[in-house]
Amino acid sequence: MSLIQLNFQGLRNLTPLEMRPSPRINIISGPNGSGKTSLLEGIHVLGMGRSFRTRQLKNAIQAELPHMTLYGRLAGEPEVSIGVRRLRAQRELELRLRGDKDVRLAELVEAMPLQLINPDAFRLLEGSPAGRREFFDWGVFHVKHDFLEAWKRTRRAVKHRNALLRRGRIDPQEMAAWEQELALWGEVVDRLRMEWFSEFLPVFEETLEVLLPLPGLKLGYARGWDKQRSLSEVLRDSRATDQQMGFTQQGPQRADLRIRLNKQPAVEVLSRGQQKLVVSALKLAQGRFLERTAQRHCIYLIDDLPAELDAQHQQRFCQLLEEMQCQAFITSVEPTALQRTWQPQTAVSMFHVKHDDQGLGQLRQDG
Ligand SMILES: Nc1ncnc2c1ncn2[C@@H]1O[C@H](COP(=O)(O)OP(=O)(O)OP(=O)(O)O)[C@@H](O)[C@H]1O
Repeated sequence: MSLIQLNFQGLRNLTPLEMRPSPRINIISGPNGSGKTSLLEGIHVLGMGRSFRTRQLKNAIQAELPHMTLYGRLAGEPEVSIGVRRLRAQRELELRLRGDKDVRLAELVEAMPLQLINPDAFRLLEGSPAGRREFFDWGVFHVKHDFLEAWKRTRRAVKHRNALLRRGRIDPQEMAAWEQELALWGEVVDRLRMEWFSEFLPVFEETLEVLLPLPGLKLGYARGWDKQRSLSEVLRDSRATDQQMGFTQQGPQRADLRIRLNKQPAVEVLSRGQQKLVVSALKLAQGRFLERTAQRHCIYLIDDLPAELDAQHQQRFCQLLEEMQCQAFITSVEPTALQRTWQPQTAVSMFHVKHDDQGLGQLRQDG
């Protein structure tokens, strides 16, 4: 899985660009504010239908322009084309996959598995469980084909149950129906997550061992409700307190990943650089796991790799990327450190973004 062509128009400060990336390593350098992260953002929008920088994709449309249009072509037999267009005057994204306009976001995500590692990566450890759920659900979604349906039904049942809890008087029959739906699909979601987790864990441990050996680090999956009890019992018994709180306090919508170092929350004992390496190990392990179980390669977007990593850890990180034989887009203000890291057989393409005379960012391939 690799991008062989990218065409972006109207994205942030970038002038219209066409890029022919290497199927392996692409290094994008340039001064601050030139548009390196914007380029990664464009690829992220193509593969995920959303930005990692803003909830309002409108903000990514170049000032004064009416829309942004992103296009990518993935290698394969047959090749896969992906198009995303966002008009300033319209909320919805226009999506195209293999020329087809009738596309759901999940199809886009499935077509182009992406992982992002950026200077905010440590937030996966520090931030709310929602980010960690998104992280592991990405993995489950890509390898367990019945997950999406079960997840959607669960989410719908939680929404309806919460709406009923907030009503003054609850219709017991209606509540029982949504609880039954939630218990049924929530257990499926949990089973698939647990299966995924038990297979993913050794891949993560193997990856962490290479990147940053931390024998005391333990990764655990918390399902979101009492382990000993069925979800239907838990929902029934917590109805009164849920009603007081106005939401469903237990269930798969509260699942989390527990990351501990010698029994303490890892985020409270690890340095920033170590946190970035643990998160990198989690994200690289997702790609390795996907490759082993589904024979699919993940594309990596790595923003500002040198930030917070010393030379030795940068080197280990790059070696892992090479072994995985995946495509990566790596940005750095200063490209020289990354230039020396690669094996001669790895196809490395160097790009440079610089300000043109109107202050816009122009992408050029070096050499
Ligand atoms: N909608 C927009 N229209 C035009 N320019 C924009 C828009 N949004 C952001 N910019 C500008 O785009 C530039 C590119 O920012 P970007 O974060 O991509 O740069 P960068 O090369 O990654 O910088 P750094 O090395 O500092 O991280 C910034 O100067 C920013 O002010």
